[in-house]
Amino acid sequence: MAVKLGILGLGTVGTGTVQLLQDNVGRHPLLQDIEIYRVGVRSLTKPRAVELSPEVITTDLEAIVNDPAVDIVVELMGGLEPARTLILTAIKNGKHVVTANKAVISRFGGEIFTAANQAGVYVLLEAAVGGGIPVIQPLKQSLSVNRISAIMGIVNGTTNYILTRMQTEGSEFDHVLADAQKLGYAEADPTADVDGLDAGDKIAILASLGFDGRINREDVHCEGIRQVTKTDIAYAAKLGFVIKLLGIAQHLDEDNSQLSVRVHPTLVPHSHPLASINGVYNAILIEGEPIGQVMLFGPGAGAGATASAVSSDILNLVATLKTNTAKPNPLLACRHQNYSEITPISELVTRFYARFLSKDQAGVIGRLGTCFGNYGVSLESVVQTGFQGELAEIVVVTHNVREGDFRQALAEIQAMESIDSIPSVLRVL
Ligand SMILES: NC(=O)c1ccc[n+]([C@@H]2O[C@H](COP(=O)([O-])OP(=O)(O)OC[C@H]3O[C@@H](n4cnc5c(N)ncnc54)[C@H](OP(=O)(O)O)[C@@H]3O)[C@@H](O)[C@H]2O)c1
Ligand SMILES: N[C@@H](CCO)C(=O)O
Ligand code: NA
Repeated sequence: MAVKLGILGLGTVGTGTVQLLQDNVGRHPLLQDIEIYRVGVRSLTKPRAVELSPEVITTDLEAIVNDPAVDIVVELMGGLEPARTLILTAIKNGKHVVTANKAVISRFGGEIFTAANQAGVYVLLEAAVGGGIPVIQPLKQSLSVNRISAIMGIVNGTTNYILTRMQTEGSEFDHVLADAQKLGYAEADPTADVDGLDAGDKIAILASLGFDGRINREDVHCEGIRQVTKTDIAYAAKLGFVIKLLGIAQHLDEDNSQLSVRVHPTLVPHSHPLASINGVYNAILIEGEPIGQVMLFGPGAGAGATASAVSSDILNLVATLKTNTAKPNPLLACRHQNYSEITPISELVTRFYARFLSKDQAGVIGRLGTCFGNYGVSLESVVQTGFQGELAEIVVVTHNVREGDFRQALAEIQAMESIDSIPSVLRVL
């Protein structure tokens, strides 16, 4: 008998998924054992790019998750509610779930996976991070024997597109954002993407898989790219870096007692594998023992790519249902019970880039150096290249320093009579 899907949402990803499942020739033969049984939408009158018989489409999403005939609920509607409640109801009713919803999983994953484990069902989420790039299953299965020390990636295509264009065109953020919105690369409300919140959801999910514990989403420090200027991109380039919005989860110490999970624009050395990832593409670099470095690269969004990830999860569940094993598969289930402790950003040890505008007076660079020295901040390079009007522009790159110490030094520098302002402070990989 065919496995019956109840799909919630027929937007970009829902449509791509239905198209892939309907066009199943030449793909894995198990796809032929799937029936698109119900599809839930908000509007019945909206034109659709796929053909589905009228009894399949409904606006009653609760009926789908409560229908005993549905085997797998595929949540592709997005948002927190009613997605969370519908997922929990499906689980309570003994249905497996596939979701692309990083927002709901990063905030309510604890509740959802606890319920799934109790009900003996699986919640799979390959599409939630890196779109079409397989990264969830690799972390859960193929790489899971490794001791992971770092996961870092470009996990938001919109911001990577904007930063890439700012870099190649020498344009400012606002101009590129407006154009990206016109071209459909950025949403009308770009907040989740440009403020780093979408990347925060994604790195929280990756951190929980790589570092073996649940992550409280509120503990993830998130900075976006609104404050990145063409001036900083140009200075970074001269110093040998590109600026990328990175999600980073890493152990900070040898004994693995400190875990940092964060999102921020970062100066990435030109030689680093993530430096060459441009445009809307995503890439995730995973470091582990004994494997070393693995980088996963590909399309982080889009109907077809994301449908590939959603359908691979569906296929996994179809295989599970067909083999009919009563015992849960520990490689598919969530194994975390506890929350990981996240080290506050003030304890991060990293290099920094900072740009200062100062009055063109004798001894300013000396005073900067002395103040940094007082806080244990050692400088890797100091350049004074340009002027902005009457003000001299000074750019420094530090060696590794505790963020809290660096910020204290900056506060003291900001108060100096000769310093006009500190327009940018960015972390360096
Ligand atoms: N777009 C991507 O490339 C991409 C990539 C990776 C992950 N994702 C994730 O995939 C999910 C879906 O994204 P999307 O881009 O496909 O969104 P979308 O185009 O806005 O589609 C959302 C769909 O859900 C339906 N829907 C939303 N709220 C509903 C409600 N309250 N009741 C009934 N139907 C409702 C909408 O119905 P109507 O059609 O009737 O309006 C629409 O069909 C999100 O979690 C997103 O983060 C997207
Ligand atoms: N808004 C996301 C795509 C969906 O995950 C991005 O720009 O990467
Ligand atoms: Na993925």
